[in-house]
Amino acid sequence: MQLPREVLLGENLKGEVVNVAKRLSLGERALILYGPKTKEIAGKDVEKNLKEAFEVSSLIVRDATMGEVERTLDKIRDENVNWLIAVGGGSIIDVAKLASFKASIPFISFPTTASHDGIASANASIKDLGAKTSIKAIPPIAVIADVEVIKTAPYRYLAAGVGDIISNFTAVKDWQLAHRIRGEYYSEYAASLSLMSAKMVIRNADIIRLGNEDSVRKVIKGLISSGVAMSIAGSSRPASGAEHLFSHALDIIAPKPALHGEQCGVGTIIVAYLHGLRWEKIRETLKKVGAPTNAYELGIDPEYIIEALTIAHTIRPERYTIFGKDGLTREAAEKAAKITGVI
Ligand SMILES: NC(=O)C1=CN([C@@H]2O[C@H](COP(=O)(O)OP(=O)(O)OC[C@H]3O[C@@H](n4cnc5c(N)ncnc54)[C@H](OP(=O)(O)O)[C@@H]3O)[C@@H](O)[C@H]2O)C=CC1
Ligand SMILES: O=C(CO)COP(=O)(O)O
Ligand SMILES: [Zn+2]
Repeated sequence: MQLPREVLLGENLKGEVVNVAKRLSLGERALILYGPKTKEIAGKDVEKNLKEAFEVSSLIVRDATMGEVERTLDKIRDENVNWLIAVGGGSIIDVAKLASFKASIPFISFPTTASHDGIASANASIKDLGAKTSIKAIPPIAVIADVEVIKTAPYRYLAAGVGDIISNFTAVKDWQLAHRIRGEYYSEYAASLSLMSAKMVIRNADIIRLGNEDSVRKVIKGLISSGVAMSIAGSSRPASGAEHLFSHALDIIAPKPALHGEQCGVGTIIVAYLHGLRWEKIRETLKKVGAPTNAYELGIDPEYIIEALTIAHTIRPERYTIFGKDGLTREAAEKAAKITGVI
């Protein structure tokens, strides 16, 4: 199991990157990855600080695709880069994660949102030939979570982070099912850590909904623990089950998908119902933090919700979940979505 060597959570950390990179002896030549927005939000400042101590080149990454990973790898080879830093959301961090793994160089994760639990995990979710695949890579050598930066993101992103964490309840249930039915490897320790994060967001929903610095700290800690649980498991199993397959299906078929964590949160309500869990408690927490709990709030037509539920089992057939081998019938999908108030 590999884990980050340093995790910093605090304020004004855009300059601290230099000290971390020096402490960890990462080397002379750095490559900074950011998106068009995150360049302005924090990327430019981090780059400026780094340039005082390192040779730095930069790359704008637009989405988490194999093409973007290849483009990053070309830059790493052309410029003899020693280490990477990703300043952005889950997509940018995943591209850095896979590119640094393929190039055998370290990377630093500098999240600009608290919307996903890929911040510290060792697996990268990359789109290849349509669907998202989960690829084993390396965790960041350091995580630098600057609350000042993350706080600037619209509140919607923080609520999405809650959705991504709460999905651990159903992900662990699916994992246990696969362990019993398919004899799949199961780690009780990873599962417990993952569940701990999910319980924590339920307990702290009132604090989180305030959207202040304390809220950001609570959610970030949950996201990091969830990522560590995935690293311990050696796969995304503790944090990605049927609810994630539902979200990946929506990403393929919905004309305008919502945020990953928002879709996973709604998926968790439905999948908790299918598992016979207390889905009302999941919905209540999501409502409390202001995350979407239905198709209307996701901005997705109910027809796509039903279709996503019926095709989700085809996305990663090797990942056994409550959807089983054959998936939900249209009638079952419609019934589950109606009973839980999603459509
Ligand atoms: N590997 C793993 O373990 C995990 C991976 N994931 C993956 O992460 C991705 C989801 O991440 P998520 O962060 O939700 O989405 P994205 O990384 O796709 O980012 C969504 C948008 O938010 C913008 N953004 C980022 N930071 C800010 C900010 N501070 N203020 C305003 N806008 C901002 C981005 O800007 P810009 O255009 O500049 O990039 C982008 O346009 C999915 O691909 C998912 O599969 C999710 C969980 C776990
Ligand atoms: O999003 C994840 C955990 O929150 C993990 O990603 P995958 O669903 O791509 O495995
Ligand atoms: Zn997720």
